[in-house]
Amino acid sequence: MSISVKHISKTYKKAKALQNISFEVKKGELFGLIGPDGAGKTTLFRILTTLLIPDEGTANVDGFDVFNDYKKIRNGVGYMPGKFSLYQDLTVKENLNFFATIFGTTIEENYDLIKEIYVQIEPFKNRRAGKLSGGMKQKLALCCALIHKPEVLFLDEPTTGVDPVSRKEFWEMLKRLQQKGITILVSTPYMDEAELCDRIALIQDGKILEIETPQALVKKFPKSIYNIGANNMYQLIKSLKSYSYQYSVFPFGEFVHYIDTRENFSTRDLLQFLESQSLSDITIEKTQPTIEDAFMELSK
Ligand SMILES: Nc1ncnc2c1ncn2[C@@H]1O[C@H](COP(=O)(O)OP(=O)(O)OP(=O)(O)O)[C@@H](O)[C@H]1O
Repeated sequence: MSISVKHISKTYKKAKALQNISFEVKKGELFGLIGPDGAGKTTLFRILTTLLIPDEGTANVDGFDVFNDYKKIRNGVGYMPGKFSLYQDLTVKENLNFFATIFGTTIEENYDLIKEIYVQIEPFKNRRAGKLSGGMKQKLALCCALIHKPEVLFLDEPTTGVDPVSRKEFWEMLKRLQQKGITILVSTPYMDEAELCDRIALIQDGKILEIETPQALVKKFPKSIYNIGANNMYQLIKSLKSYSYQYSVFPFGEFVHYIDTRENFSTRDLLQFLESQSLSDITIEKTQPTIEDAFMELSK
């Protein structure tokens, strides 16, 4: 195992940030922690990178204990925190040099690992980090986290606030790093990114709801979901929520994902009901569950 977490709990004054968390990440795996803001993801990253001590439980990274072997972990892992990982007043090159130096290495020594990413930011190597775009900052931060050739890479919400094209490129880079044998633990609030992981842990309010492959998670979704559209989204949601047989209703892009409580659900009854609510252009179609649906169901 590359990462092993056993019964970890952490409380800050009143907030129970993590409650009895256990999971394992295999060597070379791309493992996602998926959950909304405040779920406890950053707290878990801080514990695994030895910056925070848990109240209870134990954790191992690459065979080292987060408490007893903290120095070995600090030398051997790469960490890209959600915020403030770069020195805004230093240039691209200076930031990279800085991280290489504190790990006792040089850019040249490990250039192979970062080359593919670095060439994209090289044209801006004399620009201060604070003046880079979100996507460029993210690439530089990833280079800095990789400069000492870590065995395990921790990425805390690396794509938050980054445009969709850069997000896609970033995930392609992660896949390539994984092929080089690096174990990756990545957190994201974006459910579409969850599909790109080998396995995911859905986390909410400091608890793990489920650990699965993304494919198995949607496959074992136990209920039928309908995609419903109408001329007035607000009225549609309000009406569906007032419908006696509704089990769950939640907005999904320009549609609503709806689950009915009845075994013998007929779309005709629902259509009649919605028409009686002064809605028009109504469409009701059965749809495939997504990871977001699984998350909503598990957190109910
Ligand atoms: N230093 C702190 N002092 C008090 N409460 C904290 C502290 N850090 C986090 N919390 C609380 O612990 C809970 C988990 O926070 P954490 O930052 O780990 O979650 P997260 O999933 O990373 O979310 P975010 O993306 O918002 O950082 C939240 O309720 C948060 O308000």
